[in-house]
Amino acid sequence: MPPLPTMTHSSSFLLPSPPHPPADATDAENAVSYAVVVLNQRLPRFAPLLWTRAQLRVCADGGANRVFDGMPELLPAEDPDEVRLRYKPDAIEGDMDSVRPEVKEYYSSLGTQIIDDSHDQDTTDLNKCISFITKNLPGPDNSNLCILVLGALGGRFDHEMGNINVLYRFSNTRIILLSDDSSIFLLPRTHSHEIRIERSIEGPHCGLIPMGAPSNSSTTTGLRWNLDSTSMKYGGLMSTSNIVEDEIATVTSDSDLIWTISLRKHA
Ligand SMILES: Nc1ncnc2c1ncn2[C@@H]1O[C@H](COP(=O)(O)OP(=O)(O)OP(=O)(O)O)[C@@H](O)[C@H]1O
Ligand SMILES: Cc1ncc(C[n+]2csc(CCO)c2C)c(N)n1
Repeated sequence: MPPLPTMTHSSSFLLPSPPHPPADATDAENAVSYAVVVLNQRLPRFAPLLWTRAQLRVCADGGANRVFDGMPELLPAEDPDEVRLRYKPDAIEGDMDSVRPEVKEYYSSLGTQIIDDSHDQDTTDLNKCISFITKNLPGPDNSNLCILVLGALGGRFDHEMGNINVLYRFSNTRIILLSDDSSIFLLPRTHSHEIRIERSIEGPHCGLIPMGAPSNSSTTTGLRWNLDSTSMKYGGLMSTSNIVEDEIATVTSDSDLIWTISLRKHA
């Protein structure tokens, strides 16, 4: 069997000062671009930073209320009206049963695209947002795109599971679910994975979870409790409460795995 291609992962988008710009043309071509999706949950403290770094900002239905109310709360030293004008979503997408009418009117009058998909009651608002983003990309492919989903964890459990299911439904798109406490993404079995650990903002707690299907063989390096062709399944072993030891963690598996790492509170 030929070796699996390597996929690299980094949370450098959470660093207070962004990483250095790409050094040459090849790097520039490979540079990651970010889209932000805001869900209907308390905004994480780093929401203004990620919003500013993103090329595209989409609110999932009631997520627009969170931007309207929450951005001025996170930036109390500034005039709330100026903050609202500056943090204007490109689109509000969903079934529109949670966004307040005055919030919808406010952003609509500023030019935000409002997409009412209320006819579809079989997919979540987050699912609708990811479809919208992948269909409206300026470039020909989405290999350099990373979608950051704010407020995806730590709320209603059915919503959390729906949000994780989106990682599996769009397994060819890089999507990172974020809350104040954790970051989660999918490691497709088609690749071996190199995860760069940004120690100033994340860790040490981490986990590898075979959410979609059991794994017969997973192997890691860089963790305190590494797996060595180890099997994992619900009811058997699962790598929760692990600790990152090295700057880079590597993972290969015969099954798609969910990677999760804690975010530091005072980064
Ligand atoms: N408590 C929560 N925990 C995690 N994610 C959430 C939570 N609430 C909302 N979300 C996310 O935000 C998106 C938009 O939320 P919103 O409340 O507008 O959805 P909704 O379709 O009205 O949900 P429902 O009708 O099930 O309450 C959801 O699709 C979900 O991804
Ligand atoms: C089997 C099944 N279970 C639940 C729903 C309900 N549902 C799932 S996503 C969604 C939209 C939420 O904005 C709704 C209402 C369904 N359609 N089918």
